[in-house]
Amino acid sequence: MSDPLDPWPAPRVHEPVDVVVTLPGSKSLANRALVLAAIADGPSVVRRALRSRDTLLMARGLTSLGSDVDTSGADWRVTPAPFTGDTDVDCGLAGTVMRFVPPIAGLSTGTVSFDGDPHMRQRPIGEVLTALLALGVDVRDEGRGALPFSIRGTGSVPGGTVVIDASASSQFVSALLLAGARFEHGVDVRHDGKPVPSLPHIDMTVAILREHGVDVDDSEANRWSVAPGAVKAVDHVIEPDLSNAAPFLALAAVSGGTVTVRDWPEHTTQPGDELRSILSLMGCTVERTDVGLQVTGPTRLQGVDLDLHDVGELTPAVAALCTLAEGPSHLRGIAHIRGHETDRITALATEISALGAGVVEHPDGLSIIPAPLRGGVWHTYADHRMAHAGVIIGAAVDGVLVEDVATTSKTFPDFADFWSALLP
Ligand SMILES: O=C(O)C1=C[C@@H](OP(=O)(O)O)[C@@H](O)[C@H](O)C1
Ligand SMILES: C=C(OP(=O)(O)O)C(=O)O
Repeated sequence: MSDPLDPWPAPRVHEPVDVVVTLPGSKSLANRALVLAAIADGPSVVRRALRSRDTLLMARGLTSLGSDVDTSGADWRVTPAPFTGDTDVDCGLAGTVMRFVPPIAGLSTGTVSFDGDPHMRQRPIGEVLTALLALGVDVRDEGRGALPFSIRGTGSVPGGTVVIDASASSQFVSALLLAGARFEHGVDVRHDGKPVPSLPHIDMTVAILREHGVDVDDSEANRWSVAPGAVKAVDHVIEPDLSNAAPFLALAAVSGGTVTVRDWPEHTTQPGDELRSILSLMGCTVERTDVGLQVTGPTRLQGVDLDLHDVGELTPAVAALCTLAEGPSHLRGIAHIRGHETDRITALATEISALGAGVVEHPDGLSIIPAPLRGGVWHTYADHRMAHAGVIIGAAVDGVLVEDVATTSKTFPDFADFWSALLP
């Protein structure tokens, strides 16, 4: 039976909001912490773990390899054990599961088969599979360089030096680095190709590896080298997801009100931290307070010209704000987001223009020319961040209906209820 609330009428905001929000944990930090916990030298705890589709898929994947991952409470206890036995891993639509789990599956003594949602078979992974073959892992992928594929583990991975083209996703590099210490010769990853996107996410990988006592050399551009050795068991407290803060801070921007995100970290590798400067450029007032990060919206939002290459996952929310701004905007450097949960450039261009704004789609970005907007169905293409973009526009425009808002469960539990409760 179809859900009578799909498409979901996005709540309108009629007056400036004034709210403080506590956001769930970061998907990127949680899934890195879980992978390292599973290959560590003892049990550990991932505190304030994010309970969402992507992290539960990761927990299930690691459990099926052989780890014990107890997800029953708010803090998840991981007890590593040798990876044995044949098993299947469901990647859903989680890039972190599809890219981070295969390299550690090489350490198994069984055959590990990977598949996921229909669109996951289109998302890029071939460079990781080719790299694993070169590092001594037996990979079977029907020659497509995509899901479905399987890894026939032998209990160890020789490792060594490998050259990849990581211009389609930083996760290719992160995946090899996360497993590398457990390879016999470690791993030395060199990138050859157009610039690697989302570099803060590689910095995040390097930082968490070092917290686990792993020796990583990232002193040279486009080269990362991980020495072989133990991965120390370390407890983590997961920071709030700063990329998922985007729709909430955007609510301050569109209503001219104030939103504070509690516990915004002082220092972080999360790319969402870049929202501080993006929102300032758009005319918001951004301050740190004792509580967290406080954003107050302007009377009029300004258009921006931004290269989002390093922070591509912020594009849908930023594009939504650009649609509501006073002047045109240009978002550049983001060809790689065509390989995200959907082709985000085409999806945004299609949905924004359907509501009446002018949009020019470029191979690596979008130009957005604001115009009076009308309501209509906002399609989300199974993409959580497309849903965020729809609710931001829907807060400012009558009659926006967000299709499949439940797709936000990829990284945020009960997003729609949480969002509705904030609007006065
Ligand atoms: O490593 C990670 O946790 C991520 C890296 C980035 O991927 P890309 O480099 O494919 O953009 C980012 O967009 C994604 O949301 C999360
Ligand atoms: C690109 C994203 O996710 P994934 O980890 O599935 O690549 C995202 O969350 O914006």
